[in-house]
Amino acid sequence: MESAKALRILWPLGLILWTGLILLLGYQQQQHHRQAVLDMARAEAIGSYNKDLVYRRWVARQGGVYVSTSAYTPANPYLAHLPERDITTSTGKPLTLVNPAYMTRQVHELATEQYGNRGHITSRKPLRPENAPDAWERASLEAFAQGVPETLSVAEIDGAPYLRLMRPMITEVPCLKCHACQGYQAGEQRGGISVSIPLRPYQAIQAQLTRLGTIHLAILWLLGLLFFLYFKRVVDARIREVEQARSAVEQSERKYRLLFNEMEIGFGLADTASGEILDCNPCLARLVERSPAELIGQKQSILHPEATTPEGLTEDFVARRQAPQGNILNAQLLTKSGQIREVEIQTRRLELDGRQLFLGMFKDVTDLHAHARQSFLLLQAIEQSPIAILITDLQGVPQYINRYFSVQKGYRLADLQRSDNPVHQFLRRHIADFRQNGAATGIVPADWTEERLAQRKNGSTYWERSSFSPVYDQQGQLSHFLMLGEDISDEKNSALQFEYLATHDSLTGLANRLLLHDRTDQAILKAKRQRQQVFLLLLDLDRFKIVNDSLGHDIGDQLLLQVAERLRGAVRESDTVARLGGDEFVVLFPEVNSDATIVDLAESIRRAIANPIRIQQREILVTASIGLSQYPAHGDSCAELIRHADLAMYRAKESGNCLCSFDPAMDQRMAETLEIESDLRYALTRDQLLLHYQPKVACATGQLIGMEALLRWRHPEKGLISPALFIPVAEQTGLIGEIGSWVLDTVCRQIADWQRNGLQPVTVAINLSARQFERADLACQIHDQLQDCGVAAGLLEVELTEGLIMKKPLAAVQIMEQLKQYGVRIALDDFGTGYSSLNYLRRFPLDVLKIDRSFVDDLGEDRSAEAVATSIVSIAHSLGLQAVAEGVETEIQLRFLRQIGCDQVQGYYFHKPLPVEAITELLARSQQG
Ligand SMILES: Nc1nc2c(ncn2[C@@H]2O[C@@H]3COP(=O)(O)O[C@H]4[C@@H](O)[C@H](n5cnc6c(=O)[nH]c(N)nc65)O[C@@H]4COP(=O)(O)O[C@H]3[C@H]2O)c(=O)[nH]1
Repeated sequence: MESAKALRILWPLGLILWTGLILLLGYQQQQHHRQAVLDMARAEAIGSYNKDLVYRRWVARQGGVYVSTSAYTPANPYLAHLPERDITTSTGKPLTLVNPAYMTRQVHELATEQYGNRGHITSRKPLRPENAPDAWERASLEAFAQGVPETLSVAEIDGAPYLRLMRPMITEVPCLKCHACQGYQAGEQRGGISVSIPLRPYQAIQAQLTRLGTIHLAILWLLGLLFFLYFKRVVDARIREVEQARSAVEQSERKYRLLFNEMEIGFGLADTASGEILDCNPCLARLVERSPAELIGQKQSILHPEATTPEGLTEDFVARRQAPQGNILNAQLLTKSGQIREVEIQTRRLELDGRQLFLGMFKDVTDLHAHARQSFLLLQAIEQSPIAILITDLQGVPQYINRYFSVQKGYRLADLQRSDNPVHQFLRRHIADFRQNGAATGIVPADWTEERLAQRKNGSTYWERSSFSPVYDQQGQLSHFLMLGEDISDEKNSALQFEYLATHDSLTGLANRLLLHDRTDQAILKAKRQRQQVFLLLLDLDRFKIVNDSLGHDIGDQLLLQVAERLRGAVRESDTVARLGGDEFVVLFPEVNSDATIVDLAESIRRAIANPIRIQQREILVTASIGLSQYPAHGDSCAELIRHADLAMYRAKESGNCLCSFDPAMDQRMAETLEIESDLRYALTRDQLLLHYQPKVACATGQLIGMEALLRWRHPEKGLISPALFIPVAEQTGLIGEIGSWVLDTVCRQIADWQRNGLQPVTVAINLSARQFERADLACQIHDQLQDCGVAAGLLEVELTEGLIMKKPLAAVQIMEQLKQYGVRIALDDFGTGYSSLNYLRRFPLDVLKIDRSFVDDLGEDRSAEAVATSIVSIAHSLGLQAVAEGVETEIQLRFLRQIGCDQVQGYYFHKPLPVEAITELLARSQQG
C-alpha cells in the first residue's frame, strides 16, 4: 500500500522527467543537426579551399597561364616586370600572362556569382587593394601567425549567414616567380585563403531535420505520456483497490473490535508456550475487576488462582486445553479484590504467524451456578418437603407432585392425571371455581385455603389444609396453580385437645375458670332475657391443705378427683361443675328458680362430699364450706358472683356453717381485710406490734414452767387485732419475715431483761410461720440472736405445725437438727389435726407435742377426742417427748389431762395471754412462792 502511494506521488515526477528527457533529446538533436550542418558546410568549404589550392598550384607550376587579353583579362600590371607578360600568338592573338592569384580571384568571382560560395585570397601585404583582408580575415591571419592551422566561424555577410573557413597560404617555389620580388621565400606564410559557404541551404536542411526530430520526439513524448497516464490509471486503480481492501479490513477490524469489546462474553488470547495474555476484551477484564491493559502482557496465572504450571495454568486445565478442537472447561478466576468467579471457558487452539495460541471464551457462570445450586436446592426442598406439593395447569390437571404427596396420598402423578381420579376432579372443580371468581371480580385471588377431610388412595381419610395460589410466568401471565396440602390431623386433634385443656381442669376434667366464666356469662344473659335467677356455689374443702401436706400430693389429687366425681353426680347435665384451683370448686345452676331449691341442692352436695372417701386403704373424711351467690341479687357477672360466693364461703368456714349465702356486709369485711393488709406494712415501723405471753403450767402442780409468746397488733383505730387475722395477711405479703425476726428479737431481749432483773427465766415458745421456715439460715439466725442477747438456747422453744414440717420434710429435718444442735427446743403445734406420719415423727428431733385445742375442747364430752388426746400423750411419752395441751378452759379438761399424764397445760383456765408487765409480775410472784 505504501509503495502504491509512493507511485501515486512519483508518477507526475516521472512525467516531468520524461518531458525533460524528451526536451533534452530535442536539444541534443538540434545541436547535433547544427553541428552536422556546420560540418557539412565546413567539408564543402575545405573542398572549395582544396580546389582553389589545386588550381593555384597547377597554375603556379605552369608559371602562369596565358589567356586572351581582354577587358575581362587585361594585362596584369603587377606582372609587368615579367619579360613575357604579353605575347602574341602566331596568329596574332594577344595573350597575357595570368598568375594563380588572378585566376583564383576570377574563379572565386565566378563561383560567387553562380553558387554563392565566396573565396578570397588575402595577404598581410596585398599587392592589390581588393586582396586586403577584412576584419575576420585579419584576425585569422594573426591567428595563423600564432600557429593556428585553420579558423572557422559562422558570420553574416551581406545579411546572410555564412560558414567562413580560412587556412594560411604558404609560399611555394613556383610562387616565387611572381612573388619573389616581394621578398617572399619558399615555405613562408604569405597570407591566407578564406572560403565562405552560404549557410542558408544548410540551415534549411537543419530546420528540416529539426522539424522531423521534433515530430519524432513529440510522438515519443506522447507515447511516454500515454504510458504515464496508463500507468497512473493502473496505479490509481491499484491504490483504490488497496484502499478499498484496507478500508474493508479496517471496517471489519473496527466491527470485530467493537464486537470483541462489546461482547458480553469474555475473550482472551494467550500464547500457549509462555502463557502470556496477548489480548482480551473488556468483558474478561471486568470479570476479574481489571482493565484490559492490566491483563495484556501478564501470565495467565493472574487469572487462575491455583496455577501450577509455568504458564500459570492448572495441570488439569492444561491437559484439557490440549484438545485440538477446544473444549469447555469449568474453571475459577481470581478477581483483583480476591474474589473467586466461576467461569465456563470454551477453548480453541490456534496457530498464528507460527505461534501456538490459545483462545478462551469466558462465560461468567458464578451467578448461574449459584442460581442452579439454589434452583437445585429449591427443587430438593420441594421434593423433600414434609408437605404435599402439587402444581396444576390452568385447567387443574396436575403437572407435578412431590415425593411427600405420593407418600401421603398413595397416588402417582399418572394416577392424578386421569380424569376419573377423585383428586383430579377435586382440583379441576376448585380451580374452575377459583378462576370463575377471579373472572367475576376481575381480580385473581392471591390464594385461598380450606380445611377438609381428604381421602387417600386406600380410602383412609385425614384432615388436610389445602392452600391454592396462582403461579405467574415471567411475563406476569397466570400459568399454573400451586397446591400445598398439609396434614393437619394432629393439629386438629391438638386444637380440640387444646380447647379442652384451655377450658377444663387438667386433674379432674371439670370445667375450668375460663369455661365457667363463659357459661356463667351465657347463663346470666339468658336469665336476663327470661327474668330468671342464676345460682353459683363455691366450695372449699375444709382442711384439705393438711391432707395434701401430710398425706402427699398423690392422695390429695385422688381426693380431689373423687370430690369432682361426687359433685358431677350430684348435679344435672345443664349445671356446670368447675374447679378453680386447689380445693376450690364451683357449681353453676343456671336453671334454678327458688332459694329453697338451691339450699336443697347445696345440702345434697354437702352430703355427697361428706361420705367417707376411700383412698389407698385410708378413709378420709372431708367436709366442705360452701358460699352461695346469685344473679341478679349479688352481681351480674361471673367474676362478681365468684367473688361474692368466695366471701360467703369464708364466712361459712369461719362460722363452722357448711353453707353461707352472700351478704353485702361481707364486702365490708373484705374491705377491712384489705385495709389490714395496707396498715400492716407500717405496723412495725410505727411500733404497733407487741407480744403477749401465755403461761404454760405443769399439769400436775399448776406451777409456771414456761410461756408462749403471742403476737398482738395494737391498731390506732381498730384496737388489738388478733394474729389469726393479720398473720395470714403477713404471710401473703411476705411481711412475716420481718415480723418473725422482730418477735425473735423481742423474746430474746425479754428473757435477757428478766435475767438482768434477777428473775429466773422459763422457756419461752415462739411460733414460726411457713415462710420463716423456708429460710435455710433460720437456725443460724436464731442462734446468732440468742448469742447477741446472751440467752441460753434452752430457754427458747420454737413451735412448728405439722403442715409446715410436712411441706418439705427433709429440709425441715435439717433445720430442726441444726436448732437441736444449738440447744433450742422444738414443739410440734396443733398435733393431731393433720395426718403426720408416725414414721416421720420418729425422725423429727422434737421435744414437745402440743395437743390441738380442738381435741382439748371436747374432752369430757367426746370419747373420740379423749381417745386422740390419750394417744397423743402416749405417743409423746413413748418417743421421749413432753405432751402439752393448749386451750384448757375447764376443770374437767384439766382433770382428764392429768389422768392421762399430760405434762403441761396452757389455757384460759389458768391464764389468758398476758401483756409483758403482767407476765413479768406473774413470773416474779411464782418464783417468790
Ligand atoms: N379459745 C381459747 N383460746 C386460747 C386458749 N388458750 C390459748 N388460746 C389461744 O390459742 C392460740 C394459741 O396459739 P397458736 O395455736 O400457736 O395459734 C396462734 C399462732 O398460730 C398465731 N400466732 C400468734 N403469734 C404468732 C407469732 O408471733 N408468730 C406466728 N408465726 N404466729 C403467731 O396466731 C394464732 C392465734 O393466736 P392467738 O389469737 O393469740 O390465739 C392463741 C391463744 O390466745 C383458751 O383456753 N381458749
